[in-house]
Amino acid sequence: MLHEIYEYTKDLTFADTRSPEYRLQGVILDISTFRLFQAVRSDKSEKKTNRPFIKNIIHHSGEWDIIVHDEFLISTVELPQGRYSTKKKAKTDIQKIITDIVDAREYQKPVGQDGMGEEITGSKLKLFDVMNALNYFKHKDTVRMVLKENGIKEEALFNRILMSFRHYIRNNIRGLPPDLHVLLSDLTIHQKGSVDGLVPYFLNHALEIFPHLEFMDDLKNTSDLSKPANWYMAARELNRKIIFHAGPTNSGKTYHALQRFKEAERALYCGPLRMLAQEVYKRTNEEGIECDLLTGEERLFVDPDENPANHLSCTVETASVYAHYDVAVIDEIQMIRDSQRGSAWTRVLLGLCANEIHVCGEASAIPIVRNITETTGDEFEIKEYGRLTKLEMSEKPVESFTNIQPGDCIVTFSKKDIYAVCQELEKIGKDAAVIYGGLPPATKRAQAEIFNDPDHSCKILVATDAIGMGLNLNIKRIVFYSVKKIDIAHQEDGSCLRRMANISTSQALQIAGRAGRFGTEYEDGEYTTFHADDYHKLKEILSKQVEPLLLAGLKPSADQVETFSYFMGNSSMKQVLEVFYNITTVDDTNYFLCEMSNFKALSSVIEDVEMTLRMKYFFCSAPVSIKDGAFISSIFLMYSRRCSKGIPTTFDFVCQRTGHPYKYPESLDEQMVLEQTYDALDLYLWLSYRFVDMFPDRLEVKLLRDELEPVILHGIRNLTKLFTSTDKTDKTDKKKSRK
Ligand SMILES: Nc1ncnc2c1ncn2[C@@H]1O[C@H](COP(=O)(O)OP(=O)(O)OP(=O)(O)O)[C@@H](O)[C@H]1O
Ligand SMILES: [Mg+2]
Repeated sequence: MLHEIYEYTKDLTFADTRSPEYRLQGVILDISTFRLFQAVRSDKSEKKTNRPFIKNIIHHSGEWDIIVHDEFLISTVELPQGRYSTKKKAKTDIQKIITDIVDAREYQKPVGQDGMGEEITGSKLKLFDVMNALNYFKHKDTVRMVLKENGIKEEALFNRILMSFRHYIRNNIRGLPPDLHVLLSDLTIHQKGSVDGLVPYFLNHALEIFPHLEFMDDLKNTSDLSKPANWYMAARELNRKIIFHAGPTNSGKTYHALQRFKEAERALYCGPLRMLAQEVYKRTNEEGIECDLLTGEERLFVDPDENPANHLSCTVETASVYAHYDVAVIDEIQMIRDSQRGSAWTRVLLGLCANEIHVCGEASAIPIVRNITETTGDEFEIKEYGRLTKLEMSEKPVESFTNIQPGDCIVTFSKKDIYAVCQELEKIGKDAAVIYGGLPPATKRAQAEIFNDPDHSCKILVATDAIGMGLNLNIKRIVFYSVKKIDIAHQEDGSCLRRMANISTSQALQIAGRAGRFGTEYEDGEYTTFHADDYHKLKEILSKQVEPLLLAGLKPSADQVETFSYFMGNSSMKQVLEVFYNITTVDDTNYFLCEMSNFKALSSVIEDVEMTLRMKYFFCSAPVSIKDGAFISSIFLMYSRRCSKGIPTTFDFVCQRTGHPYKYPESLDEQMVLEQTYDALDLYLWLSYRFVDMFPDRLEVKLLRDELEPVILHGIRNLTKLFTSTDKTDKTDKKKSRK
């Protein structure tokens, strides 16, 4: 297997982030540890360096992650799904896994027995002899046999318990319980009895320090995720019909599903993004059909008394699996394979109580949806669509910003590139609208409207792949500024996982498909690359077939984690999840376990906050990403601390902590903080629906958020100025530090 990984990793290219002008070529020197790489600089100096790149290689859900030292970026290798599953090993070794992960509890010595044993027997124990007896105990076959029968099978586990047992006896030689004192004095002073008599004491000690040993079967049963279809009994009682609307981008999949949504008496739309849920909400109401909106942060009712309308547009995560609908739409179903959010699509696919479920997405997701419907017994039908408008690759790459034309959307995969592109465009007097993931939905919408407005002078869009799903924009041509995507994830151990990989065929198709949308100004779309050397790479990426999706994401529910944690004794959320993930049983012909890396990172932030595990689970499910910055992490911690102590977080407190009144940003850093402030206000709203008393000022905070949106938009419209002022400050700082 090592050789296979070697084959996939040997040609990776790395970038030294401290000096990005250099490219480094990595060569694995020692494939048994993967720790040593040789890097050759491909700049003019051609110097060699032997700095080790790799901290660790871990694998999960059938893929390998290569964790590098912080200063490097690295490509991720996508090995074929499911080939390197760890599950088999985990299943056979539950006890070892738990014991490796869980810390032993401190043994609580029974009180008030000091000296009683000596009084009864009239003799003092000699430490040396007692330790010898324990050595004999350690090596005696019958002892080991009885312990195995009692569940202590693992050598490592036995040794850890023995170490603690010895430690306890050594430190309490004068104060052991009388019966144990009698037994040890018989063994060591009177040379009678057998060390086998120590077994019950040893077992008691084991259960004290590893309480989970008593519940091995329960742990195994509660971590069993092998039949997720059975979690949703209400849905199983219905005769559901699943209609899969399959086709390329811009083929009218969502349009047709929404036709049924609108016709139905009671209907639900589940979208992948807040923006899309809002768009459906808006359009449905505009057509005279009353429709409510539900997202994690927002609940809008058409009825002023908040009686629910018959139509609801929501984000996938917020959809109810209890309410009954005639028709439900699940959009962008290919997201079911997403390593972080996939489980949300699996949940609605398995659990929605609707007679007719319209599933829209790439044809590549047909196999997994079909397979899942076989396990649920639902009826399954496919409707296929062709693209409504023409979409072609341009004959050549763009190469120069002067060749950028009205209707172009330049797609980058990093904010850094967004700034760089905007600056270049400004130099030649071209105004651009900007959209990236971290922006508030309203800001994204405002930017999209500016770009879509035929009367506005801004005719160019610079965006990250945040525009990749479902949006209808007036794009004539998509220009890929790069075909590699950098992804930075923070691991629970605090290390940084940096990945740089070619975008997948599916991603490239989704993005390219934004050009030439039906019903927009430019019906015939084009796509190309900016850089000449990416042109053929993109061609190659798009020439590949999208691999069929065979696995759907799965995640344990709060109930499952809570029950599981009960059997784990006083373990931390991190340990509970780690053990759960290692011993869980999943039907790996249809499912994989989602990563929950953000969840775990959030749980590390609030590890020391005292709250019930269920509360922690809820907090950690919050849609905030702490990789976005320290400010949002500290707010997250502050909200959770106050909530755990029962202190309400008020509007005034939020104003004070978020620096209200908000000022227009003067640098990129200030812009970033404003974006994180927006996330902090969003988080407040999200929490306010669950902990009403602890976050009581929802309406006021919502107004605060509305106030912040134009401030962020102002920053975005002046991005180049911010970039220039940040650049100047950096240079002045550098000059000062040189002096
Ligand atoms: N039959 C139709 N009549 C009128 N408008 C249509 C029709 N089909 C699609 N459209 C419009 O064309 C645009 C693209 O359709 P839609 O969003 O449904 O495509 P899609 O296949 O879901 O694309 P994506 O994969 O990007 O989500 C939308 O603005 C939609 O309203
Ligand atoms: Mg769609």
